[in-house]
Amino acid sequence: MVRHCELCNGKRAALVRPKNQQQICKDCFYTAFEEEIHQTIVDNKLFKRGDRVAVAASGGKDSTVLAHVLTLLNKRHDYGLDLFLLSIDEGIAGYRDDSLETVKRNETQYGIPLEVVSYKTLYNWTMDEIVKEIGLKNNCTFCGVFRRQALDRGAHKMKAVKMATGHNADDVAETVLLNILRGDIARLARCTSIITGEEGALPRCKPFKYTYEKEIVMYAYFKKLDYFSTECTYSPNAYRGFAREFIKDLEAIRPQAILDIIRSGERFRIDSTAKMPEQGLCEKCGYISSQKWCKACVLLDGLNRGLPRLGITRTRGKGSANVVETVSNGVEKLAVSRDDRRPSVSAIDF
Ligand SMILES: Nc1ncnc2c1ncn2[C@@H]1O[C@H](COP(=O)(O)OP(=O)(O)OP(=O)(O)O)[C@@H](O)[C@H]1O
Repeated sequence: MVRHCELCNGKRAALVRPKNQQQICKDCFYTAFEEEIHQTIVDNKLFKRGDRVAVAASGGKDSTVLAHVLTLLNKRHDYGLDLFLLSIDEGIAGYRDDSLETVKRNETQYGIPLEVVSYKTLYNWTMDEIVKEIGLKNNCTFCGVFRRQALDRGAHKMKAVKMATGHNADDVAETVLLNILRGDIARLARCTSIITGEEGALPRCKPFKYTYEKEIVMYAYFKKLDYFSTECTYSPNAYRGFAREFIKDLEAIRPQAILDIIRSGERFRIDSTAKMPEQGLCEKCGYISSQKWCKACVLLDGLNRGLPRLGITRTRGKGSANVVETVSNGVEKLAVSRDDRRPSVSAIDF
């Protein structure tokens, strides 16, 4: 028996919508997908007319669909946005160089300019060089911290007033869970915000905050978008991977679970007596930081001194003046080296 689309009742149903199990045709899926994102943008006032917006583009499925949908909605609803693609080249041979080729093609396909900023230029280290120093275990910490700052620096350089990233509902739910598992109250408080960084750094927004990863993949597939699907060559963050698998398992039983975790995260009320980090500026590079030195400077200093583990070590050592101990300020666990009291935290953030 031919099933008709539950929305238009005319065309043949071509897919089951992962979010709500509706059987619908491709055209109704495209419309629902795009207009839900439009609604998220409007309801949350993500952009203002005339905003110059950096679309953080890795060449992967999420940011490719983001670039496609933002370009389309900007025209369809006349947002009046000045969009451009911003890519960070982490220096990972056989991975990022290939995905950057995809972004270069997207530049032509979507007709918006591309700016590429590299770790090598900013930090004088590529991820390939960092992995040679640190090994495969903690490299994601370096990459995440450096990328976050590199995106900000690239966006500032290009005079953007906002950045949009491809973080989706699965990513947000996963981060809520991780911050609970780590007891990271400060990050738990802000990880569900659809716009972050308004207090100093460049505001970042997540137009896909309520968009399911499965739907993004489906959209990219049916629309035949040009994206890069290979996983990073270096070892994935195992703890995050576990949370990801857990969420996928929950979704398989009850798709609504993803949105429910996000809503739970949104509704947490943080005890007003809990000590929160105070925002200031890094004494070394001037970048926004809640500590004396920003995380990127702490990590970079360790690399440049031939002590790459300095900024990521969390366990108490013995004896030497440079030993690292773990202390707690009640909010985040800080690894502080005894000689210079420079803290570092591991990032569970966007
Ligand atoms: N190298 C990069 N250059 C620019 N933006 C990036 C880069 N890496 C990640 N991002 C931004 O951060 C978002 C989340 O990145 P993450 O590494 O979690 O990848 P992802 O969920 O696989 O996303 P994507 O499919 O877009 O790669 C991306 O959607 C993109 O907006």
